[in-house]
Parts: sequence; structure tokens; C-alpha cells
Amino acid sequence: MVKVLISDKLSPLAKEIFEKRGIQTDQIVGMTPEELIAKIPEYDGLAIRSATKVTPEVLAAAENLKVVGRAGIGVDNVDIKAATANGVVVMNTPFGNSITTAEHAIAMMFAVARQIPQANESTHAGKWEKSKFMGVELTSKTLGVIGCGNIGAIAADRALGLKMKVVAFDPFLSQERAEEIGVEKVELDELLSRADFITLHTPLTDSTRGIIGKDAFAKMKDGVRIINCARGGLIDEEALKEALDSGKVAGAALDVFAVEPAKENALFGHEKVVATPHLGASTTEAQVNVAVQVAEQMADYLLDGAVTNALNMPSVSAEEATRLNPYMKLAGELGSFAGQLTENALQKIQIEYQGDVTELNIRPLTAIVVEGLLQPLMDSVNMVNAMAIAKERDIEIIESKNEGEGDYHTMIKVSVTTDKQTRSVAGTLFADRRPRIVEVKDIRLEAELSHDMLYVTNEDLPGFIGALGTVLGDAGLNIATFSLGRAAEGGEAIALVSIDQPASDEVLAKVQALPHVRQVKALKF
Ligand SMILES: NC(=O)C1=CN([C@@H]2O[C@H](COP(=O)(O)OP(=O)(O)OC[C@H]3O[C@@H](n4cnc5c(N)ncnc54)[C@H](O)[C@@H]3O)[C@@H](O)[C@H]2O)C=CC1
Ligand SMILES: O=C(O)CCC(=O)C(=O)O
Repeated sequence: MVKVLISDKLSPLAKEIFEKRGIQTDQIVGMTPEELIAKIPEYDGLAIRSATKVTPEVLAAAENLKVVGRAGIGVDNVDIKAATANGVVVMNTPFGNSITTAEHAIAMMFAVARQIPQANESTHAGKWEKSKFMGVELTSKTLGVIGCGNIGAIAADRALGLKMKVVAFDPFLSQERAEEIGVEKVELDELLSRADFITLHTPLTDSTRGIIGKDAFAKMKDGVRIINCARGGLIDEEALKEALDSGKVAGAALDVFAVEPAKENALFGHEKVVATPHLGASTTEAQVNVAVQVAEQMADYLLDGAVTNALNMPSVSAEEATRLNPYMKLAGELGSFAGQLTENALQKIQIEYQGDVTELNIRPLTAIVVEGLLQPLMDSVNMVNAMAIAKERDIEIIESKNEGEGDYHTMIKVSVTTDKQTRSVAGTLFADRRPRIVEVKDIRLEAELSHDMLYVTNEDLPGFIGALGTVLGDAGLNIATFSLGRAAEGGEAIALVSIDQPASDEVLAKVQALPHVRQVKALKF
């Protein structure tokens, strides 16, 4: 039975959805890394928020794990490289909490502009410090948005509604999109020098870590206010403290911290700092959205092979998955066939899609061909990591589509180039949707693959078939199917023989010794 572990606090709807779809689900929150490592081998799926750290060690222990689902956006708590290498799909829910998080950023902007948390505390203490809490208006002020993706764009939209001017820095923001949102696209330095308020909405990556540090503060207006509802590591907290102390920065509203959970931080207790404990996504609506979405996505993948919002796999809808399934089998068989015939270092894989298959999403098909090809070389390859492994090994992959039909209504041809030669194998789906091999080394034949096969190449001369049948019969091997093809009369011929039991090395040696045999190989599918 398929099993999922929920290791963070998620709406109970997630468990309900998993169970309704027949997936056994355990929720264990607050495990230590060691406890998670001990528990994870039991599960096919792991559903998390931000507290669980999916480290290489966790992934190495996760022998049955197929998918990690992040109920939220940021996946900096998941080692995606290690997940890919271990063949684990990583999914997130990119829109479920965007509005909520953008609203939190706007709430934090008001809080820091009017010192609401500080005034609240003072008023509760009976101090009535009316003159202490002089604020600033937002109307007509300039908001600088760093990272204008989903959340940044919503925050910008809300700020425009508050009659602010919005400038945005985002290297991937097009001029058209900026105009559509209603923001002025600027470079970072210009944003820093013009903004009265700055809000951060980028992921934490190597290029964004510490994007707001000493140098950036020096370029800002005096009295600027900073809001961070993205990730703690974007701001150098020491530099921020200095800028707050010097008066350069009038206030900071922080939902996220360099180290979380943040029980201690140099900024805590600072009178100009408003802090919340990573509450950006914490609304009822957002938590329902992300929990439902992650559970549906993970169940779709585990049960039907549909891939949505994966960070390390191409997307495949449930409808596409159904149409793709027979092609996946064909692509896997072609890859595996070519891989078992390949004895030298792979240099190039060419995959040609012809006819009906060109209407489908070919990326997962290519991934599965490459998986099949690499499998004889390594155990740990699967369709999630196959492309990355091929890239690492400098194997060139070329896909091409030819919409017109050839002799078959649909065909996939895989050509493999090694340092010695190029070999190809092609297959189609017949009306029964079962795969058939229709070409090997440009020689036509028609074979359905089975668990144990013999691949024999020989010179096309009389007597070979009888001799081969005798060797197999003498060894007690029953022939299930026998497919033959030849380049030309008397030329190279290929036999693909399906046998009911595997052939021993001794049988293979006897076949190899038959007159006119060039090569014999036992294949497994
Ligand atoms: N506080 C919280 O609870 C939450 C925090 N987040 C954080 O918010 C971040 C943003 O989320 P979304 O807007 O949904 O992501 P997104 O992917 O839609 O947008 C991120 C934007 O940052 C831009 N970007 C990337 N590198 C940049 C750079 N060096 N300089 C400027 N811009 C850069 C990208 O081009 C993209 O447009 C997430 O990565 C996550 O870390 C998300 C949800 C909740
Ligand atoms: O799950 C949470 O509360 C945090 C949300 C978050 O940071 C994200 O979605 O990136």
C-alpha cells in the first residue's frame, strides 16, 4: 500500500484527501533529524511545510520515497539536488499562499510605518504615549519591490491601491509584465536610492543571499523602512542592526530570520523592529489551499504518475499521464533495449518522435528513454534524475519531432552514438496499445518484448534458425516468440527470441558458437 508521512503541521484536509484516495497516512510532527531518518524508509511520499529539513542524509535513507510535497512555496528546506540524484520528485504549491503572504507584507508595512506593535504594547501597559509614536503616511511614498514574481506582484498591486508609487527590481521581469502590474522596472541601485519602503520577495538563492547588506544600506535614503516576508538570509542582520542604530533605517518589519526557529536574534528587542514568527502563509485560507493542493498533487503522482508543480521534473497532467502511459512503456523498452546493446561510452542519444506521439508532451518520454539507457550502467537512475545524470556525463541528448506518419501511425526511434558506433532501435504501438519493436539497426522486424529475450545477429544463411532452436530445445528453454529481420538476402540478420526462462552462460556460448552467428546477448525487460 502507498504510504505518506506528514512531518509538519498541515491542515487536516491533507490527511483526509490522502486517505480518501487510498493512501495510508501518518502525521508525526516535531521529529528530530535522527527520528525522521529512522522513519522515512517506510514511506513513498513526504508532505512538509518549512520546519522539516529534507537533507541528503534523509534522502539517502529514504529508500522507498518517490515524492516530497512542500505545502507552500519556498523549498530552501529541501536539498533538491540530492532529491534529484535520489530520483525523488520535489513539488511545491506555488500560488496557494501568495495572496496571504503579500497581505502580510502590506500589514507589516503599515505596522512599521505607524509603529502599531510598539504602540499596542505601550497602550496595554497604561502609558498613553501619544506623542512617542509619530508615524508616516504611505500615500505618495515609493515602495521598492525586490523580486516581482507572484507575491511581489500582488504586494505591488495592493500598494498601488494605497496610492503608492511602486518601483521593482527583478532581472526576470519583462517590460510588458511590469506595465501590466503597473510598476516601474528599475535596476537595484536605483530602487535602493529611490524607495521610502523596500519589500523583499525573492527566493533565497546564491544570487539573493545577503542582497540587502552594508553596501545596499549605504545606497538607501535616510529613514527608509524595510519589510522582509521572504527569507531571512536575504538581509545581513548585523548590517541591518547597524543601520537601525545609526538611524539610516527608520524601521524594519521582519517575518523571517537567518536562523529559524528564531528563538534568539540580535534584532529582537530593538525598538524599531517589528517581528513575526514566519507567519506570512499563516491564514486559514492559505493553509487550506496549500494542504489540499499538495495532497492532490502528491496523490496524483503516486497513484497516476501525473506531475504538477515539480521543481525537478517536467509537468504531466492526469489526462496526459493516461495517454502517455503506453508510450512510457514503449520509451522505457526502447531505452532499455538500446542500453543493453550499448557496450561503450555513450556520447549522444537521438530520439526521434514520429506521427501521433508528437501530439504528446515528449519530455517525460525522453526522460524515460534516457533512464532505460543508463540503467545497465547504474542502479540508482530513474526518470527524475536521468537527464541530470546524462548532463553530468556530457551525454548529448537530441529530440526531434516529425508530425507526418511514416509506415506507422506513431513511432519512436532511439539512436545511440558511442565512441565506436551509432546504433538505433525503433518501436510503435499497435491498436492494442502494446509496444512493438519494429526496427533494430535499421533492420525491420516485429517483436513484442518479454522478460527474458535473446538477441542474436547472424549472417542470413540457411540452417541458422533450426540450429538455434535445437540449442535452446536441448537446454530445455521454451521459445515463446521468434522474430526475424534481415538487411537483405544473405546480409546481416537479427533474431529476437522470447524465452520462458533466462539463458545460462553455457547456452549463450553454444549459440555464439553456431555457424554464422556474429553476436548473442541475453536481454531482460
Ligand atoms: N513568509 C512566508 O511565510 C512566505 C515566504 N515566501 C517566500 O517568498 C518567496 C517569493 O515567492 P513567490 O513570489 O511566490 O515566488 P516567485 O518565484 O513567483 O517570485 C520570485 C521572484 O524573484 C525573482 N528573483 C530571483 N532572483 C532575483 C534576484 N537576484 N533579484 C531580484 N529578483 C529575483 C524572480 O525572477 C521571481 O520573479 C519564496 O521564494 C519564499 O521564499 C513564500 C510564501 C510564504
Ligand atoms: O509553511 C509556512 O508557514 C511557511 C510558508 C513559506 O515560507 C513558503 O511557502 O515559502
